[in-house]
Amino acid sequence: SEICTPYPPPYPTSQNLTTCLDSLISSSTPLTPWTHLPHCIYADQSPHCVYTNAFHSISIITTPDEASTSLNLLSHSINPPFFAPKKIYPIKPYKVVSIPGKGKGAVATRRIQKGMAILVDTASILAQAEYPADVTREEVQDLMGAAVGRLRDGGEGVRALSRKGRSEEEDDELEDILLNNSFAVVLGGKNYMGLFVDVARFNHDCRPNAFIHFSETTFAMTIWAAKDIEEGEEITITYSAAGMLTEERQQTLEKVWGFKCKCSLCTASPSIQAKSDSNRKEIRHLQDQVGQLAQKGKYHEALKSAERMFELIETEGLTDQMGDMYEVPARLYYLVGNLEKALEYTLKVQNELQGYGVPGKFGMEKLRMLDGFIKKIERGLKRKRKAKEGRGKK
Ligand SMILES: C[S@@+](CC[C@H](N)C(=O)[O-])C[C@H]1O[C@@H](n2cnc3c(N)ncnc32)[C@H](O)[C@@H]1O
Repeated sequence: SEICTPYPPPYPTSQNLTTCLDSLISSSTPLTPWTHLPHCIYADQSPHCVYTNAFHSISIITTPDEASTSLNLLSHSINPPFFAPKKIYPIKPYKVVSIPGKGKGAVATRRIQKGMAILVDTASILAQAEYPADVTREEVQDLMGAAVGRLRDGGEGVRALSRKGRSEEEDDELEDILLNNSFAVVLGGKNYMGLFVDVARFNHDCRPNAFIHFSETTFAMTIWAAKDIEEGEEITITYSAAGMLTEERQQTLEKVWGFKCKCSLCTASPSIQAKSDSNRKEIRHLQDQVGQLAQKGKYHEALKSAERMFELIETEGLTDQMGDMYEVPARLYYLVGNLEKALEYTLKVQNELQGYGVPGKFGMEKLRMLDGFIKKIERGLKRKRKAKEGRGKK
């Protein structure tokens, strides 16, 4: 059968392997990193196939071109040295429990510090988000069935996830589960739907205390604490674009995800919602202002606006990939000669980037560039110290 029985950890014995995988593969096809023959449908001459690596328990639905180029990373990328967030607790810091009005959700089982990784979850399914017009819904469902069935547990983990629960006859069970639990990710410049079995238990909040980050290098989604989270508190992420205002956010969640949001902000009083909307409008305004002021050479004013923006971003729980955000003030502080602050912010950028694990080619280049900038600031600081000492002696 094409469906693998679960492998005993860490890896199957060769006996198990050959009974489980398509026999052809091991003999002739150069198929690394895939463990099964691709399962394909043919749209106009451009096939879409399921590629599975059963060892890593991941199935990817994509075109042969994509599988052979951008996804070829898989053979070496999921090995532990490649994804090593430094700031992760040795024991899972949350449990999944029932949350009134939201189904299940994740609750902290200890105090979680801001900046710590809560969870690193490698994708089970990555499915291209768009198909050519002549691909039927049944064909996509067929691909999804193969993708899920070839996972190491035969798809049990995926099938246990929550459903939207619309009418039984209308919906394909797997399609429903995938739509209700997948997150949009970008891989090789293309849009994919990513299903991460553990991440799928985290509910949405319009003012979340954690945020997600997907790594193209490891195919893993990491959940980071954006604030200190107390034991017993629900850990939440955001499903909607960060900057939206209350009404727009609620409509989008209902349209795209199909649920009425019952998060802390959506159930708060109108005055709290109005304050949040006004904060978010100000963030948008400040974002533009920082750029404009910096362009005009008004660095001190740009920095004042940037600091105010960070404050509001933190209040609204919109922290996301802080590393990127800190780059502008790092440069501005350098330009105004505040090297201590420039170093502090540059180290924050570096720390965030390193924390995500090896962040692909682009990230590596950025790390090298940051390294150069840090050395430059440190040389400047040394000169400053020497000059001060010189003045002291006189
Ligand atoms: C990715 S799942 C999250 C985990 C899910 N609650 C469970 O039981 O497994 C997404 C679904 O959770 C529910 N959900 C998530 N956030 C919610 C919120 N803020 N308000 C109400 N329901 C929510 C919705 O039913 C949504 O379709």
